[in-house]
Amino acid sequence: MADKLFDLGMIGIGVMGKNLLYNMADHGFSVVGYNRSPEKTAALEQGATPNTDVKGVNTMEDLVKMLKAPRKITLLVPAGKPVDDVVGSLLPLLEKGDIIIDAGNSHYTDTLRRVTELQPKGIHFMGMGVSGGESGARLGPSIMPGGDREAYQHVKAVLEAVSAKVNGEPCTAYMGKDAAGHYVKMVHNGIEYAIMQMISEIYDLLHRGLGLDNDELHEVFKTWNEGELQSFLVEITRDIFLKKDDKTGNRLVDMVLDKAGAKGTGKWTSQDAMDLPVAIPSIDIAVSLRTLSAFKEERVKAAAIYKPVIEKIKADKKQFIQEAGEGLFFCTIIAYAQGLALLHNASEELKMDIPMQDVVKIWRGGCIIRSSLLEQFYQAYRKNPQLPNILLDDQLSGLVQSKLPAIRAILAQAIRSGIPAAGLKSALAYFEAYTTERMPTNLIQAQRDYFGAHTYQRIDEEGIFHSEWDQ
Ligand SMILES: NC(=O)C1=CN([C@@H]2O[C@H](COP(=O)(O)OP(=O)(O)OC[C@H]3O[C@@H](n4cnc5c(N)ncnc54)[C@H](OP(=O)(O)O)[C@@H]3O)[C@@H](O)[C@H]2O)C=CC1
Ligand SMILES: O=C(CO)[C@H](O)[C@H](O)COP(=O)(O)O
Repeated sequence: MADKLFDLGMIGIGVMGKNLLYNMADHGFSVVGYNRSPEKTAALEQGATPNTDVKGVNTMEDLVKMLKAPRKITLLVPAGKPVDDVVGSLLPLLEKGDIIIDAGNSHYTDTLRRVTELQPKGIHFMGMGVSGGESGARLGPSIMPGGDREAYQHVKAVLEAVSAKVNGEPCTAYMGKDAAGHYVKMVHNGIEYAIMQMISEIYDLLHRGLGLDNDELHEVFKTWNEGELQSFLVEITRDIFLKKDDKTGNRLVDMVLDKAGAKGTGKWTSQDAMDLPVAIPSIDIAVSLRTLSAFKEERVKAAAIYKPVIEKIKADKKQFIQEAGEGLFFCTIIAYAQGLALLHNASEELKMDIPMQDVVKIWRGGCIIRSSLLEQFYQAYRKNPQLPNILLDDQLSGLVQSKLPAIRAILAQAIRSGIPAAGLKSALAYFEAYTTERMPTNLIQAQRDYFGAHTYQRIDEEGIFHSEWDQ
């Protein structure tokens, strides 16, 4: 038995693990950390705030021995096999009642499997989403724990202490049963993909279309971040335009290759939405366009063949910037609407009991998709926790309606100029389809019945019908 017992354990001292560990220590918890490569563990104690209680160890055995029972061990290692490997190594060292918290971006089905495998062994396994990146983890992230209620009670106080705060309230809450924590984080990232795609397209319109340089773009995003568009992603975009490249003296953003990476959470959101099914076209298109961006060599060849001409936008500059801001605001609401509709439906289908008002409440601070809009969504779900889509909320509908002329105006310009804007277009198209009482899908049903006898329903009579369409 070790002399002194620590409150919490952390496995994986990378970007997120190290920062969350220091954050825990800053809030008065004693934390012991282990990483498979010992250099990180060796540097751990030195990097901690003076007089906080941090210890680095070189084996999982030592980590387990040094923890108070029930042991509370957070994992921040890459999703997939690394989580299974770490759990496999930990398991023989643990005792009944101990708690493993996977705080990485694991696929929710992996979390479900792990919960089921560990339950009979008496080990609590919780899936927990963490958002806020490096600085969020250090200073206060949004934390999305789910699963085992009993285990949650043991870690609730820690999570509330280390999370971001909005109006004095912690940006963490219990997200629901089973793998709900990881499901909510997955959808958070799907929304993140959509909004990032939309911002990049607005940048394209303002830069290639309207001809704004980086200083002007900085000013535009600065102004936007002081108004209704206030959000973490607009804020960091504002700053990106000013960053100089040490190597060339150019703005760094201009030196970055246009191939977007992706670790999987956006794709999983789309895959799961397709399976349910729930329509989230703006997230789908954002995933697809990151994929298309990686086909750089092919795109260069296509550009050489088709020689696309980008026509300069010949609108009043001030008015276009105003419309671009309002258009982005409209599309951002639609991105949230799609992601939240997915969460609402998935919660019912997978019986996760996700509290929607708590989801948007804890996204108000700390996370990558925090924005002033979240307060309005919170009020909408407080009025009706079962709201299937935020576009059905009275208050929000007025706001959305007021931005329609702007999004239409900028997309008309995008089409004239030859600027793709697929994410922005998808948001308008989703809105227009969602608010259409009679879609043209009657024709699709007629075609399906024509070629495959798939049957159809009628508008004037109950039942299932089939017709011989060619007679
Ligand atoms: N970075 C971010 O902004 C965010 C990341 N996440 C998620 O958090 C998790 C961790 O990400 P992040 O901290 O960025 O990643 P890092 O790569 O910075 O850190 C990962 C850590 O896991 C360790 N590790 C890797 N593979 C294994 C393995 N097979 N067995 C044991 N340890 C292993 C690494 O050790 P070693 O030093 O030996 O390689 C490293 O210390 C991921 O699931 C990620 O998706 C969630 C929110 C935000
Ligand atoms: O979870 C995160 C932010 O919320 C991570 O930063 C994640 O890696 C982002 O996804 P991707 O790498 O696919 O862009």
